[in-house]
Amino acid sequence: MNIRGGNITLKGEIIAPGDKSISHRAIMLGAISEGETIIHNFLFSEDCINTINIFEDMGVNIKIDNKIIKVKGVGLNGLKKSAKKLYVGNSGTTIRLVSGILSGQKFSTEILGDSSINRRPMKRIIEPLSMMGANIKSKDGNYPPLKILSSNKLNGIKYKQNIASAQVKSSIMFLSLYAKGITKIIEPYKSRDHTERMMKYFGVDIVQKNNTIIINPKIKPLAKEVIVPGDISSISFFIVGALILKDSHITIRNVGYNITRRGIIDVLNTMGANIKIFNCRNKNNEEIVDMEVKYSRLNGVEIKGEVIPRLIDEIPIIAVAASCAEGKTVIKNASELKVKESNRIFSTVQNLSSMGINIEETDDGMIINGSNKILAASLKSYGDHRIVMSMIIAAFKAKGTSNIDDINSIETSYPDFFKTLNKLIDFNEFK
Ligand SMILES: O=C(O)C1=C[C@@H](OP(=O)(O)O)[C@@H](O)[C@H](O)C1
Ligand SMILES: C=C(OP(=O)(O)O)C(=O)O
Repeated sequence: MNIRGGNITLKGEIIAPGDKSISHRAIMLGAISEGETIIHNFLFSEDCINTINIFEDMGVNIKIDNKIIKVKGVGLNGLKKSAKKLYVGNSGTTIRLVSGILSGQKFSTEILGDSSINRRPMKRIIEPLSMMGANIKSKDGNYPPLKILSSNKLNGIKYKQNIASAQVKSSIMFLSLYAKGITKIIEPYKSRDHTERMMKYFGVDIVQKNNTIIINPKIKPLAKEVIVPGDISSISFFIVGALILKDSHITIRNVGYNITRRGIIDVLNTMGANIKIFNCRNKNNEEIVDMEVKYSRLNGVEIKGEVIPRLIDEIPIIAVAASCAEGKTVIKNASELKVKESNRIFSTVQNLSSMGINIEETDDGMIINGSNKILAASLKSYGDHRIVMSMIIAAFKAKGTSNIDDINSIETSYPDFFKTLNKLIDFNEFK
């Protein structure tokens, strides 16, 4: 795709699409609950559709009527062995969380995904799930496909995670519902806590205190009505776009504002962003807000430590903001980015340096020397949706015509990206 940048202003009002993490969890928890779970504002992206397919393959009745999903929960022990292997596509969240559920079943399953999934580490879930009694075979002890064999003795554990990963935490939490006794999980830093909030909402006995989660499996999850908040990760492309593109002024409605997800707003505020938050409300244990974002002069910043898991998926687009800021931005403690859909440190640095930005890859992050000069370039997708959308915004800022080799991966998390963009500009004018 070609993009003619350099003269673009974003103006208007948009609505955030349903949150990907919460959409996955609503299907998973709905499937193993007692009763019918109704889901509004579900994200119909490739990743979340794969989660639906997997539970249908295991005999769960999932009806979609006018974009509202009805999941007929089968209870903890009502899933059936699938006739075929379970396919997660590109979704790390699906394979890791569903593995927790599958480890609790009385049947064996094989679960696999696309070539990118086959490069993503699974030892991080295999280790704690095995400590609980699960029996999982993998390629080289770390990679999919995973064979999850039935196990008849599952126990709760006390587990101290060495990485702050919501996927690892949630995988353990799902299996804890099948285990005997209490499970206690301690995180180094707090990662997104949607599983905790949703399980609590579904009635599970779960206590969250600082970075510790304690689950007592004695109360089974009961079906609920879930209204999925908007995805702050998806909307972050438009937030940064409005901040760096001259004279922009946008309003975004229905943005999920869970504290474990809004690290990007904290960082952008420190950089000097003009972002106004209003209409704060709460739906099924999750905060939702509206926001107004205006073109701003940004300054460089240091990003490290506890905020990293709270903005992990936003680092490529934050790097675009930092490229247009004044001064130096240093991003540390972000080596998790190396094991996402692409090595996001490498793919971000490669693309932005081809745009003339003075940017350097480090062991666990990057150093960006911001400048007002960002040049049109030939950009690579690396098959990674977050990289593609970040680079589209960078190309808007650059004078001249940039090219992005492949935009298909956008379907993974934000199928309506261009539709939403067209509410802010007439994109045809700039293609
Ligand atoms: O639990 C989730 O829904 C997610 C957790 C994060 O992954 P990690 O747990 O691997 O950090 C994040 O990068 C991913 O996009 C979604
Ligand atoms: C890393 C991501 O997702 P997943 O781990 O589910 O593939 C993402 O959406 O940026």
